[in-house]
Amino acid sequence: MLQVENLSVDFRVDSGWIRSVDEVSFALDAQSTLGIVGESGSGKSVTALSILRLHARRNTRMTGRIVFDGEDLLAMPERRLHEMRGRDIAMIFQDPMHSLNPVLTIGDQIGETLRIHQGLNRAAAEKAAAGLLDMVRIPDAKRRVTDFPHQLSGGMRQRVMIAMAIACRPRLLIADEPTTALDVTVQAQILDLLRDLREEIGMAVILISHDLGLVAEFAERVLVMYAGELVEDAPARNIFEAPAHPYSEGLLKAIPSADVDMHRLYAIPGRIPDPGDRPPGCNFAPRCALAQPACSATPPALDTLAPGHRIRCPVRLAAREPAA
Ligand SMILES: Nc1ncnc2c1ncn2[C@@H]1O[C@H](COP(=O)(O)OP(=O)(O)OP(=O)(O)O)[C@@H](O)[C@H]1O
Repeated sequence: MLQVENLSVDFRVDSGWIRSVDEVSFALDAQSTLGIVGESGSGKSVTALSILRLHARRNTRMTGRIVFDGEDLLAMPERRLHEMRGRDIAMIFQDPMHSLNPVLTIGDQIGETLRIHQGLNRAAAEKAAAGLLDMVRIPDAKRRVTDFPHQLSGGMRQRVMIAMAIACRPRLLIADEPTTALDVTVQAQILDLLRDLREEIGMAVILISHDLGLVAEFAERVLVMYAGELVEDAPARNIFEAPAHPYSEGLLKAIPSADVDMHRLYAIPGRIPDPGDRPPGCNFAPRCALAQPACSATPPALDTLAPGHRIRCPVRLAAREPAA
């Protein structure tokens, strides 16, 4: 359903252009789940925003192709893409308070989406809004449609955002850190809800998070990004049980668990390089325990480790089992 081919995104900054996302390619089947994980600054959000072409046009250069149902979203006229946003592809973000209008009731806000995309009149839109609140399991939905955003908890506000996102039954929902601002119990409830809605609506979901544990539990396939590049693309089970890229290994080790002393949590040493200050060879080499001299000399390519499993690490690729 979605094919991202060699997507690169450059932003104009004071010193010139910087590359934020570098030649990223991946594919997503209809009704499937994909997770994108990486530390802050790895390029996850920029990749996701590119799918809906939500970057400010004046300061952004995008190359490659993003093919959705056979059409290249990057080449499509703005008007056509505008129709597709929210209807075919919807997105939710980390902070629902900033995405909701504080002076409109939640019923009005959900209703507006329905009026725009489905041409419903006010009464029909209000009725449908209550139905959607029900669908995202907001108790007492009929009464809640007249609430303003500040009358709801953070978790409930995120449910409202999800209700707006699914109003037109999109084929793809992109959720960018949808639970980061919520406490752990509410996080789990929201992910459960996304899982159920995916089945009910039959949509595909891309979940973006810095939390590998969360992403690997939710998604069938996981992309690990580092410094604007894809460094591993594998079924979630592989990433969780036997990650192949040293960076993915580090992310996995850094997941807090109940039996680990919080004062001795593992953190990958060093920090992610800024886009304008990347090393000449492998971006991860300065932080990598496996790095060899060649790693700092030549940028490694993303290559197949096993069927359906790609990594960008020549050291690990060299150690792979020879094909039978
Ligand atoms: N509009 C912009 N102009 C210039 N640089 C940008 C812009 N948007 C993002 N960047 C840079 O691109 C890189 C990738 O950012 P991105 O937001 O995709 O990271 P991320 O992995 O989603 O991290 P986070 O979880 O913090 O959002 C960062 O170095 C960021 O500073």
